[in-house]
Amino acid sequence: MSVVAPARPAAAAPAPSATRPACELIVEAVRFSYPNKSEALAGIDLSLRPGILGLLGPNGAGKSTLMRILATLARPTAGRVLWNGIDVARKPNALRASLGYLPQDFGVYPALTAREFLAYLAAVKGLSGANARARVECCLAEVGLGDTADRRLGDFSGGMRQRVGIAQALLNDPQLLIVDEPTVGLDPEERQRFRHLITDLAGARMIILSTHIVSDVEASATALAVMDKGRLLFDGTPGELIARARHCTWEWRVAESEVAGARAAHTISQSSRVPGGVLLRVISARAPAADATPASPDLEDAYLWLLASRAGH
Ligand SMILES: Nc1ncnc2c1ncn2[C@@H]1O[C@H](COP(=O)(O)OP(=O)(O)OP(=O)(O)O)[C@@H](O)[C@H]1O
Repeated sequence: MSVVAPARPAAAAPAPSATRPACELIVEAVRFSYPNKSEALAGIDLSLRPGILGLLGPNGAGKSTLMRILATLARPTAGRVLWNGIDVARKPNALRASLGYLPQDFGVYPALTAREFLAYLAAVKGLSGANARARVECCLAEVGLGDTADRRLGDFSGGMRQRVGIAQALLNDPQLLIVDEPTVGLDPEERQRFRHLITDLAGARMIILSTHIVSDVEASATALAVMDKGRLLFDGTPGELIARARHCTWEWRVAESEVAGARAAHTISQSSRVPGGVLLRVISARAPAADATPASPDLEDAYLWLLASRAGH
């Protein structure tokens, strides 16, 4: 596994601040094509302020491509990104000095301890001396690894390694924290712990968390953007997305032998065994059957409804 070198800030990172200036990230008509001509982003507009943005979308939606552009690792083919009014393509250092990034393929040196690894990355980021040591200790504590900091990373669980990934992203006390698919491969308990950590870190920061798992952002996101095939399908609050899916969620009890047919004919968000059959949650503009009853949508239902509407179901 390789270590992804974080973007080096223009100058030494700022001292941690209790009060931060307001920050704003604007994404304007951003398009991106890979050299093989595949268009990964087909015109994205977003306006972000402090809080947690949940960036949802199925595999291949373009989330990682957008994250890499926001992390200044790729330039848009067209359109622009403005950080506090400054065009990031022209002056990337303004954003880099305020940026923490946990990429999807974050790797660690297994032979190093967490403390050694963070000290190494602090040096890569331009921190030195007492400031670097203080930031390493502060970040270890922030992610709950203070007691295990002298254990080798090779002995860490997946969840602990992801927390090291967050710690390295926090070294320069960033205003913008970008976290790409952080819960892939984590067990349910680690996943839950990681979600709490992200919530705790928000404060005055701007956090962008990309995922294809709705429950990763359900409890924490203050804003939600849903992407599919390089386009933005939704930009608003979780509550607004749920409201859009009102009247489109149904509970329908079927016999076990009917489940396969129901799945083929409808979008099913959940199923559970109940006495005498299986209770399905069906996402549909119309009742799937006369005996189906309306249900209140949750975020998972609303997300599936959005993707299904897009597909013309
Ligand atoms: N290096 C690359 N070269 C060519 N095409 C690419 C490359 N990386 C991604 N793509 C394509 O760009 C599109 C968007 O991919 P991207 O990885 O940004 O999506 P994603 O939403 O992050 O999905 P995933 O969760 O699977 O990573 C996909 O069609 C993908 O195949």
